[in-house]
Amino acid sequence: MSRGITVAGLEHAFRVRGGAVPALGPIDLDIAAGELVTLAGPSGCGKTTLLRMIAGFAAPSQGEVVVGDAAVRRPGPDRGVVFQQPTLYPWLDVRRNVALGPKLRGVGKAERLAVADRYLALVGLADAADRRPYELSGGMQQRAQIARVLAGDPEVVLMDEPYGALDALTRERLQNELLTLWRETGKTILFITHSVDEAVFLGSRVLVMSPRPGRIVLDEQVPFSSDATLAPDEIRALPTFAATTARVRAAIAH
Ligand SMILES: Nc1ncnc2c1ncn2[C@@H]1O[C@H](COP(=O)(O)OP(=O)(O)OP(=O)(O)O)[C@@H](O)[C@H]1O
Repeated sequence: MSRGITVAGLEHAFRVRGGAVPALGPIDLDIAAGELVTLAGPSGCGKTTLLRMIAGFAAPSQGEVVVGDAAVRRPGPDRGVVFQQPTLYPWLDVRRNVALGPKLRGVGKAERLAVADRYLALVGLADAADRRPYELSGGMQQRAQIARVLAGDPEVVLMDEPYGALDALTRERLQNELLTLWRETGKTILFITHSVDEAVFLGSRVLVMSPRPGRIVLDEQVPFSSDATLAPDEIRALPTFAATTARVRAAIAH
């Protein structure tokens, strides 16, 4: 199941010595179930702060976040979070790392290992299931983390610059895979990135935030995103891809 996200009148100020620094908002945002929304913007504009409020890691100063029909008060299994640095347990093999979420929910052993194998196959790691995380490359660890999050069957997947630490080729390969994964699972995804090309390639909709306080200054549907017949290289070569990235770059520079 996939659910949408509603952000209403969201504001956040960090308390510092001598007062409060407004970091975010107000932000009003509706993300429909099944959208893959990418969020770009200069460093420090509040992208991570917004994601943390949706994840329930921090409470807003004003406004609220609703996922599905429930107001967010704390982290929950309906929201899976993928971080820049993979969070895998080194003492568990990859299959058991992925099966951990279902295990904590009380799913029986045979079923949870089957779920883990299904998601490992989906991210191209079927052959690495018996390895420990430290025996994997950075890209493989990130794939394993994505499989782990998906195995929890979250309604919403929140990804905070997940490919930022990867080399360019691996990054492109994982972008291609994520697009396929999104088309296959229909999950609602919010994906933060510093890369304009990544934002436009992946997003069915691209948001740009401006800093101090963080606000959404561009919100644009990506016209070619719905065309599943386009291969990744064809998408990157489209004139509309270049035109969209130019608009996103201009909004970030503004
Ligand atoms: N704990 C904190 N206390 C005070 N200010 C903070 C705190 N955390 C973040 N900030 C400030 O809030 C603003 C938004 O930070 P945030 O990490 O959300 O930005 P970001 O867009 O995700 O940045 P980056 O792209 O560099 O990761 C920044 O100006 C930052 O300095």
